[in-house]
Amino acid sequence: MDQSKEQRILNFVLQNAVRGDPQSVVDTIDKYCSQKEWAMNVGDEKGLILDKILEEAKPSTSLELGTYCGYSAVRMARLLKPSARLLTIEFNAEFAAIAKQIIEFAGVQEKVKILEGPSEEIIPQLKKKHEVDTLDFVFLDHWKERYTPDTILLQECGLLRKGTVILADNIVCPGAPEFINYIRNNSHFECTNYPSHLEYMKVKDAMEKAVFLG
Ligand SMILES: Nc1ncc2ncn(CCCCCNC(=O)c3cc(-c4ccc(F)cc4)cc(O)c3O)c2n1
Ligand SMILES: [Mg+2]
Repeated sequence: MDQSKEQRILNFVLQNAVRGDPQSVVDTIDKYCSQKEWAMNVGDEKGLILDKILEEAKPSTSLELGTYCGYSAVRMARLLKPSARLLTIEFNAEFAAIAKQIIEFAGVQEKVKILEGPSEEIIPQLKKKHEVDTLDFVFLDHWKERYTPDTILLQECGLLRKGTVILADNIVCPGAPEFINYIRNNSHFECTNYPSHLEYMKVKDAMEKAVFLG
């Protein structure tokens, strides 16, 4: 059975990145996906926006929806303080297995926990099963039609607190128009748009930051 693209990305990381060096893992994935095969990692350009917003937030507890190969999980974990934790939800078992190996190779496995399953099932389990109090930072990068229902679900589950930062990828491409309409017209959120480009392409994209006001 021939390999998947995600398996090829993993192999390229294992053969070219430096074990225990998250920056080298990030750079190696960006190199593969810009020169060999496109893949839906947040990438280097939007990754710098993610870095800046994450560093400003200094989160203790972060949640990512849509792990994929673990690129953004490694990217975020490399900036977290030692005691901080990142929970990342992925429902594709093959992707979760690839991400686990990439996260371990990068040496950030102590800070990152991969939760396998659909976000709508796992979010309601975060408090009791995963000992989460409230979230300081949320990165939305899963199904674009789930951005709004999952933001509402996070609120209903009491997982947002005054100042929680939500950052959403792909506002322009593939687009999340329903989420933008919802979040910008919701007085409980303060929104900021960050124009950028689709990972590894000249196509326009953007990220949206929404701070929960309580
Ligand atoms: N509910 C739930 N819970 C948990 C989950 N875990 C995974 N999923 C499903 C997520 C499936 C992947 C989501 N990501 C994207 O679709 C995506 C696409 C593009 C893109 C593609 C083609 C183009 F031509 C242009 C742009 C670029 C991006 O940066 C993207 O992030 C879940 N769902
Ligand atoms: Mg994305």
